[in-house]
Amino acid sequence: MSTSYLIKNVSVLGGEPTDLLLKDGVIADGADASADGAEVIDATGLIALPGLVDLHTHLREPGREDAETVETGTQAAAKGGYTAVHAMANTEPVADTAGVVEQVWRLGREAGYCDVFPVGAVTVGLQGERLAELGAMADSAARVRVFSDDGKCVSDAVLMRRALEYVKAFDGVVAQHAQEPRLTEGAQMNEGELSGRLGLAGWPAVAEEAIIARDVLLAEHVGSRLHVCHVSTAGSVELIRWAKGKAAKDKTWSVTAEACPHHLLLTDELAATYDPIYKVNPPLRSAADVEALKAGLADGTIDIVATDHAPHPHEDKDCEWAAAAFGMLGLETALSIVQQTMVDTGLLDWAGVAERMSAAPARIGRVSDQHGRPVAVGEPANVVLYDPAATRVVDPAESASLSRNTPYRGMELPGRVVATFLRGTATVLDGKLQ
Ligand SMILES: NC(=O)N[C@@H](CC(=O)O)C(=O)O
Ligand SMILES: [Zn+2]
Ligand SMILES: [Zn+2]
Repeated sequence: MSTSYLIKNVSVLGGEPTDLLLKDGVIADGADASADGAEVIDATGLIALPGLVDLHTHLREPGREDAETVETGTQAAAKGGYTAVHAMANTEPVADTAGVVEQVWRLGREAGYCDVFPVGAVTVGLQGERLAELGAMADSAARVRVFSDDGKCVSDAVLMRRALEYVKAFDGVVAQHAQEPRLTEGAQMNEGELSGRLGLAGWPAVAEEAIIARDVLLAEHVGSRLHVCHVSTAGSVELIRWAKGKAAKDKTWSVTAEACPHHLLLTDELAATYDPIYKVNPPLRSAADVEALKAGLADGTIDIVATDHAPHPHEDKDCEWAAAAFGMLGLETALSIVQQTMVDTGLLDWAGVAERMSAAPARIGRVSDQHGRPVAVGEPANVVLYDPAATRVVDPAESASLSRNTPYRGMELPGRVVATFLRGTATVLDGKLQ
């Protein structure tokens, strides 16, 4: 018989303290007599949120098991409060067939730390030349609904149009890595006065914004669902705000967007260290961009926070800036960064965090039958207990990830994930993996 948990004095989304019983995979009333025999957790001072859902995680398996595996990546996810992650397709081989997505999905089930929903590639081998077998991936056991060439932009407008048309058949969504390739050849950091001074090739805001503008028009033209990955500029927020206004009057198409924790906190000034720990795609931008992203996330223009957890082994990061890989870890620090940038600043309450880190990503990924549901009696017991009053200093050595490329090393961050439950089973208790 599986353990049941009686969680005493917990504040659901910051509300009045109550008791919750997690039993047989679902949430029951804490006053229920069947709580006898349950393991009791004193949750005084803790907040209960729905298990977090990441729409953008790189798990690296198959192919780069030196950087991360499905098992280690989902362990990091559980420690960060996640009960579901969408695993990006830029593996080796690329997740562009039913076979590969089923393999990733199965590895997630076997590991058991959180549900893994594979993202399917839009084009064969992420080459941007031919559409991958989107229908076969959708019909596979992995039931793929999110398609992305993330890491690369689907820059061919005809292919992007076809992909948007194709996914309508199974209510899928195309998640675009918006980067105009010609405008970003050799790009290393945000284009601005600083890139000139540092002698690093610039990645201009317009390279992101031009693709978003085009894709929004394509999504409207064919009547489909577009999702914009890792929005990083103020201009992108403006475009998405405009697009949402248009889409609201129509309903045959939609645009959703994500922001990453690092883009809510860090700025391009950090490139002056020449430390590639701060090298990421899209790059860290200006303080004005950070403010626009936070405002967009607060007012709903940006629907969700996604981590873009991008593990890289030390040999790909401990080198000169231009040679280093793009990307940084994110799963174990996301909730703390959102607390620091959005909650402690008064921009969001905990209900707003639950919407942007759980409910909305589950809806966009079409997994809301199980995930992103309210913390309420009768719902699946996917729950995270979080201590917003705790603080911790980030030590990369403590990460469950196989990689160490966190930009928050040595920083004191607010909050601590105390426990994570996946269908009533503890994956994390007292901050430790189970
Ligand atoms: N974000 C990154 O800098 N890197 C990602 C790719 C991506 O998300 O575009 C990776 O796979 O390493
Ligand atoms: Zn990307
Ligand atoms: Zn990514």
